[in-house]
Amino acid sequence: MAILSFIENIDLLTLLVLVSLGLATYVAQFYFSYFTRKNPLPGPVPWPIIGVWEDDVAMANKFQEKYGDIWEVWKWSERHVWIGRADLATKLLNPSYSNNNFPSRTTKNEGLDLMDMTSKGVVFNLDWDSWNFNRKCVNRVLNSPKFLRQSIVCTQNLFTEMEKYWLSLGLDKEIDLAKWMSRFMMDSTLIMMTNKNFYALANYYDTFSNSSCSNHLSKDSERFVAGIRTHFMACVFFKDTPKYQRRFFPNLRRRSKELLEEVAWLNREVLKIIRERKQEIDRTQLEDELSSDMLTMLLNLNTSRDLNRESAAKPIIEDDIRAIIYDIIGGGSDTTSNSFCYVVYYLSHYHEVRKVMLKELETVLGNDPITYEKLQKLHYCDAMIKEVLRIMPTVSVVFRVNSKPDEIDGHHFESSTIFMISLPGIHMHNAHWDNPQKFDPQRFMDKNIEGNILIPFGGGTRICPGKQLSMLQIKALLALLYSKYEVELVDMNAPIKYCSTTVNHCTELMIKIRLRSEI
Ligand code: HEM
Repeated sequence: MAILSFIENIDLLTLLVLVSLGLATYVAQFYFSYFTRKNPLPGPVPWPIIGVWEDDVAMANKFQEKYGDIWEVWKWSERHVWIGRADLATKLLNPSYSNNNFPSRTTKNEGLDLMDMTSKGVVFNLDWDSWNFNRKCVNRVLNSPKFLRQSIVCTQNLFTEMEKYWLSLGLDKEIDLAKWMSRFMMDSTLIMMTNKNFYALANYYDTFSNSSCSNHLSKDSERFVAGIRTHFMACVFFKDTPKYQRRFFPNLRRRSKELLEEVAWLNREVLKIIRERKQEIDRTQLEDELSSDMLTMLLNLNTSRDLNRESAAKPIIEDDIRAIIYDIIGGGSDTTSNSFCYVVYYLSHYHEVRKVMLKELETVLGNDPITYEKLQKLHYCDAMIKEVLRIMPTVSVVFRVNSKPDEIDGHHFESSTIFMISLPGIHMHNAHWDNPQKFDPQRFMDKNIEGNILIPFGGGTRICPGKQLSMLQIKALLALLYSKYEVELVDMNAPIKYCSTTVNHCTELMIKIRLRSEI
């Protein structure tokens, strides 16, 4: 009662004094805890509640220069430990399954739980045994020569389709390669995954052309592709937006609801595709060959059709397949399309490198069709792509979380510490590279690179399972584009345009192409 009557009789000035006192106490307590925290590392001093406001991926190089190769950044109330030198990342990139203290890339996350991502699939799966089983299945399919061969055929077919659109728009037109490649890789990944075309390229072409080439195609495909993009946005939103903000800020509450509805719709659509394919497989005779798309291959693993079946292993369940579909589309489409754009950008600026690459394409491929075996012989292309991904890594940070307390470089870390490995930090470190700023593919020719000094695909147990596939796809695209066309940037003086986040998105790459035969 006394408190109530005090509140009723309070005047504005007293209220302001009390609020200010409350805030001052909170801030004093916050900084007291911060400056007396256990096992401190150097790093920018955080603001109360929000932590460090700057985008830490964009700031990583600046922070590394200022604070050294291991530093900490606070986001909201979460501590992120950043690492920018390969030897400090050794434990984090441990290749062992059985003895690994850094098994996952996120802490327990209520937002990702809501999306049903933390116990399914691979990318956000926190259940180590479930991840291990799913990961073995993904590795078996993605690295099988049958699947890789099919992926090259798919790349060739889609390139022919894209070329047809470019020719119809006219070769005098400027092409925004970033936008075309984003649609190209979306189509390519969905076809390789499901053996179904969702016409992202055709729909993009329609935005330029009066003669709608896809008006006979189902609008459902457009909705599906949009749904996939929304799913990725939802992952980022639910992973990074704390629960209380999603509950109490009306706009965030509305956004959560919309995203969850869209994700539920997409889940139903994807499950429909999985079930239809399962029925098709059941209707096919055992001796008849099935298609080499990832969905069919995943559904067949550890069944009576699987010749390499491990005796005790069970088939993979449909909810895990659904999550893997998202993981593969999310992990495989934008990464490869952006990487290809960065390769084209560097080739346009380094004419000597382009000349050596063209020579290699001519010698190894000649006028023959592109094959899996021949693409593996493109050693200079391989070195050149590695050098582009060293200087311009498409993924700029790799995450890890420790399951037990651990020590790195004499610093103690409690369990569930979030570690961020800075790829630009390692790729440009003077301790690992001679003249790191120099673009020089030769540094990878006939040389083994040891330690984790080149990690565009991450490392250890959770290394990217699509590494082989994406290198083959980029080489196939280089062969298809450069053997027929001369490629030029529209503005040679413009710096590369990209938006720096965990994945560096190429926002625009304007090129002009001319037929080599007409030069
Ligand atoms: C140039 C293209 C690509 C780049 C630069 C790239 C890069 C990466 C990186 C840095 C990681 C994190 C690895 C780690 O934590 O150590 C990763 C994970 C992953 N990538 Fe890729 N990737 C590419 C292409 C692909 C493709 C084509 C696919 C699939 C078709 C794919 C599927 C995945 C998956 C599923 C994971 C999660 C693996 C796990 O958690 O076990 N990626 N990728």
